[in-house]
Amino acid sequence: MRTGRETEHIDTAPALRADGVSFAYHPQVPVLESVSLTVPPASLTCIIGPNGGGKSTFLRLALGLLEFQQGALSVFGAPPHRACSRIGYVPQQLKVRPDFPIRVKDVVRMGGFGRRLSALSDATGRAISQAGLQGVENRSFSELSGGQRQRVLIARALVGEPGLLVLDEPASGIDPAFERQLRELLYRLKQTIAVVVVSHDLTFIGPQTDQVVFIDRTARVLSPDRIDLNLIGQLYHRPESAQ
Ligand SMILES: Nc1ncnc2c1ncn2[C@@H]1O[C@H](COP(=O)(O)OP(=O)(O)OP(=O)(O)O)[C@@H](O)[C@H]1O
Repeated sequence: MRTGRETEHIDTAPALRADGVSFAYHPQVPVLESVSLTVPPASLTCIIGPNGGGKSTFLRLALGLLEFQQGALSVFGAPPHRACSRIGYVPQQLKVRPDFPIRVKDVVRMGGFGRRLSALSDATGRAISQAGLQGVENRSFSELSGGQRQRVLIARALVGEPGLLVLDEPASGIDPAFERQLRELLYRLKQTIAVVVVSHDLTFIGPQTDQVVFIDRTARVLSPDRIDLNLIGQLYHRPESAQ
C-alpha cells in the first residue's frame, strides 16, 4: 500500500523520465544512445521512427524488462521495475487459440491481477465502459474483430488504474473508422493519465498530441506543430552507409 507521502511524490513526478539512456543487446552494437525525454502526467506522447530504430527496446527499458547500461530512467520518480504497477501496457496483439473459451470480461479482469476481488469487479466494469465495450463483455474473445480485440487489450491495461498507459503499434491491422475511435479514446484518457503511443506512422499525431519523439538510435523530441511531410522525409532518410 502507498503512504500519503509516497503518493504525493509519485503524483508530482513525471510519468516517465529518461536522462542520457544508452543500451546495447551486444557489446559494440549500440541500439540506443543517450536518449533523453520527459513524459509529463496527463499528456499524450507519440513515439515514431523507422523499423529497427529502437522504439520497442526503449519501451522494454521503460517497463523494466531490460536494464540500460548508461544514464537514468524513472517512472513516477521510481526505478521502472518498482513502478510497474503504475504502467498499463497494450501489446500489438494477444493471440488466443480459437477454441479457447475465454470471454471478453475475463481477459479484461486479467489486467487486475493482485487487486481485491470487490475492487476488481468495479474496476473491470469501469474499464469496459471506458473502452466502449458495453454489450460485448460476455462474448468469446476469439470471435471479436481486430479493432474490438484492441479495445479489450486497452480495457485490460486500464483495470489496474495506471498513471502511464503505453500502447505498442495500436493501429496495426485495424480499419480507419476504428482508428478514429481509438484516437478519440486516447484523447479522452490523456486528460487524466500519461499516454505513450508507439507507431511507425503519424496516425496519432494531431492537435491533442503534446509531443512527438523520433527514435532512431538517438531520440529527438519534436513539437507536434513542427511536424510536416518535409521534416518527416528528412528524419526518415538515412544515408546509405547508416542503413
Ligand atoms: N532481443 C534482441 N536481441 C538482439 N537484438 C535485438 C533484440 N531485439 C531487438 N534487437 C535489435 O535492436 C534494434 C532495435 O530494435 P527494436 O525492435 O527496438 O526497433 P523498433 O524501432 O521497435 O522496430 P520496429 O518498428 O520494426 O518494431 C534492431 O537492430 C533489432 O534487430
